[in-house]
Amino acid sequence: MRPAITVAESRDLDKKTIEEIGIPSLVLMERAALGIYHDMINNPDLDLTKTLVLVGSGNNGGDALVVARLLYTHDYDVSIALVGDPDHASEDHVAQLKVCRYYDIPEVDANSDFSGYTTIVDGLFGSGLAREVEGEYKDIIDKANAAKASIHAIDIPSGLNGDTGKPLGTAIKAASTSTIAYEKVGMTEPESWDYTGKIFVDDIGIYRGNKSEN
Ligand SMILES: NC(=O)C1=CN([C@@H]2O[C@H](COP(=O)(O)OP(=O)(O)OC[C@H]3O[C@@H](n4cnc5c(N)ncnc54)[C@H](O)[C@@H]3O)[C@@H](O)[C@H]2O)[C@@H](O)CC1
Ligand SMILES: [K+]
Repeated sequence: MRPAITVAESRDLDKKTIEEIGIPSLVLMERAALGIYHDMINNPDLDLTKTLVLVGSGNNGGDALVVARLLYTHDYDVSIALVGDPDHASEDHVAQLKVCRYYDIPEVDANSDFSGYTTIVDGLFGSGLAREVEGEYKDIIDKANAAKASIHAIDIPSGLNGDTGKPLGTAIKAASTSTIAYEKVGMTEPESWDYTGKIFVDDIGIYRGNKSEN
């Protein structure tokens, strides 16, 4: 059986790795994004001619900003769309946005037309999804799903409950998902595969026990 963890376990393991073991959160974020970037560029099913990166205000959005920066510094055509209240952005998100702005990575309005993109990266919500998706977020998720672009999700398709594998209101329908450290238990439910698409698991230095046990 594939090893999988609950959303709460995922948050606890992140916290333990950062606060107790001492790997800085920005190091974990960089490793996560490097894994996701490599999953994307080596995936023949993704056309990276023109990529839009959807960025939420938490650390899932922080991962997305690093993916955007890696694509940009490797000469891919990439734009960022920030979603949500910048005043509530996480510390690591703020740090990564500053780096993206140093490079002048193009930013577009999330309410703009998504029809010109070949790939959309979903960095709206990860393990921090706390309630039903509504309003602006719902509209953006539905618009991304309706676009012709293939979607690559970061950690878990936004809107999908990682424990049940069911959408909370609405959820991204990804062609592929790079999940961080371990699959989330909901992603082992066959009904979630309509949302996750092909799953990649990226090791970023977070282990739930002795590494040799996993
Ligand atoms: N430093 C870390 O702890 C690491 C975190 N990682 C990434 O960080 C993610 C978790 O980040 P966060 O805990 O910041 O959470 P998220 O980025 O998943 O989302 C948090 C934000 O979304 C808001 N939110 C939740 N549900 C909502 C809803 N239905 N409608 C509107 N807003 C809603 C929350 O209030 C919060 O502002 C992981 O999925 C992973 O992608 C990775 O970078 C690995 C290391
Ligand atoms: K996501």
